[in-house]
Amino acid sequence: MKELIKVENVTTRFGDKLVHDGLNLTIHEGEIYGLLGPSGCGKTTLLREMVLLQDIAGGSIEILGKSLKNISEKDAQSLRYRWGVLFQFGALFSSLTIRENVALPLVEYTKLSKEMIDEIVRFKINLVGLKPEDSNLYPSEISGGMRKKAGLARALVMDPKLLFLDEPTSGLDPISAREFDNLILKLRKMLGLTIVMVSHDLHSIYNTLDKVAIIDNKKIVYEGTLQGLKSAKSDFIDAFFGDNRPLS
Ligand SMILES: Nc1ncnc2c1ncn2[C@@H]1O[C@H](COP(=O)(O)OP(=O)(O)OP(=O)(O)O)[C@@H](O)[C@H]1O
Repeated sequence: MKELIKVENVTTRFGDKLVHDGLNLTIHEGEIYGLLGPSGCGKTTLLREMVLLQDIAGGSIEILGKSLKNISEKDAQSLRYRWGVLFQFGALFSSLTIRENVALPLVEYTKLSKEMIDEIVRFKINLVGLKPEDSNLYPSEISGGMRKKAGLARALVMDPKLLFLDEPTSGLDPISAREFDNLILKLRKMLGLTIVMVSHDLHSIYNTLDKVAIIDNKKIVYEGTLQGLKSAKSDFIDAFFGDNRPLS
């Protein structure tokens, strides 16, 4: 399988504080790949580094064959078109309807006609399981689960190859969370996406992930399948998965 993301020896600092001390991981095409680890270990930071929102102090990150180091603005922009991002607090604009929120990247970055944009937005809103009539509502008029779906529709509107999700099921009730897991699996299959996801939700982790990287004490302490976790040794892994480690 093709390597789409390669993180090599990445270090991250905020002032004096060292957050990542030489991370290495590889994400292949078609995978749903999870970043796990204790609170504050730098999962969101690593995701932000992958989408050019945060600089790294050392090492390298390569995405879709492009190194992010010293990347030109033109290359950066062409990469941004090829990934979709749904961050935990990646709020929708409250003054825009769901339809306008989802349409925004197309309005900003393409020269498509209004009719074409309407068509794409309708398709994406349907794809994530929102009803056509929901698209005229404002974010404050819909539930948290619907807002996540709307955010996902916006992340998918440019037909990305890669999707980055930061704790997509947090704040959802268990039924909506399982619905979201199924949606992620469906989208991977339908759209051939590669998905990188930060999660603390054990159900979601078991339902969706093919592979995980576990960050603890500034390093990757495990990278591999959930089945392989059975023999992995780390305090975080013991505490987080306990006796619920998946059977091989
Ligand atoms: N812009 C910033 N300036 C200073 N410190 C930061 C900044 N962003 C993150 N940090 C610090 O880096 C560390 C990692 O933060 P990050 O949000 O990536 O952790 P996380 O693993 O995603 O945590 P959680 O699971 O709680 O969301 C934390 O100690 C945080 O305080």
